[in-house]
Amino acid sequence: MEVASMESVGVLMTNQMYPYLEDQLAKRFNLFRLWNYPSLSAFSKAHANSIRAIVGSTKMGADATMIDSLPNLEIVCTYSVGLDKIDLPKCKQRGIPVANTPDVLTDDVADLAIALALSVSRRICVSDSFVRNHSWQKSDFYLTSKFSGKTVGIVGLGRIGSAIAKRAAAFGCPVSYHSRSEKPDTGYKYYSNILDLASNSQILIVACALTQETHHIVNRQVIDALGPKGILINIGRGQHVDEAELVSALKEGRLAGAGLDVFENEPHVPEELFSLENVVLVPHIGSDTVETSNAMADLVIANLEAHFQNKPLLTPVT
Ligand SMILES: O=CC(=O)O
Repeated sequence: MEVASMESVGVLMTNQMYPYLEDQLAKRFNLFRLWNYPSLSAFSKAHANSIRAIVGSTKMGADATMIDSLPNLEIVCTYSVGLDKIDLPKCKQRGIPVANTPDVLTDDVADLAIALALSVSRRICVSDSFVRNHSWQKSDFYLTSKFSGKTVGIVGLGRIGSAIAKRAAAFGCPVSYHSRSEKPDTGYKYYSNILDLASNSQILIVACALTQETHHIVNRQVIDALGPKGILINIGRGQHVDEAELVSALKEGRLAGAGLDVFENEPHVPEELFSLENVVLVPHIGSDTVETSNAMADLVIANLEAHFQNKPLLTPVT
């Protein structure tokens, strides 16, 4: 199929994402915006037969109801590396290929993990406020905690976990990890049990995929194993951490600090965290640089074009 003839291909975007991606999709395909309709069923009533592709994101992917309501669906692409908002078994059952945006975002997410570890340890955000609110004119800022050389434990040594490990090692941090199975030749210590990893880490960084097995993988026991001098960094998904337990541990001083890019019920963040100086909160911005967002958008388009030209997908989910 020539590129020009794709203009009639119906593509459904699930929610507002990056305007550049929306513009590019609208130029190439017959783009439908789900957010312009009162509900999925209202949309399906009018256009279900037209849709051959879904473009989802971390906010809304493709669940079983959506997939079932689109009889001519051929492919699901997500503007994310995470697949947790897509019903993968349902896609498999219907023979629908799925593509995501790995690799292009790895550096940004790993950079943010280190930035959060540094920001929590060195109180960058609090000390910035200290300057802005003229407190420096009254006293010096309090002493903080060194990051370089701290033991770093990484949960999930995939693409992003490995990039975090490389960065942490450059800061002189001994790195260990936990994952389902040991990876060959990493040079990092492997723990088959997350509790042992947490007990032996000063900073624990969550970087695994969200699945049924990893939901609340950081629970009260893991938080207590990390202990009152430990720092938790989460650049994975909010649901990896039992957030209520995290909040009480931070309030009770059973954990030294946390740097969080993700939350259980985004965009809602427990307000109890707002007054804590040992916590840094950012709004799920792991891959949100202009460079990476452009690369992710281009990859979504390239996957869609490959599919409709009967070529292999660039980044298929297997
Ligand atoms: O959270 C971001 C992603 O999955 O790409």
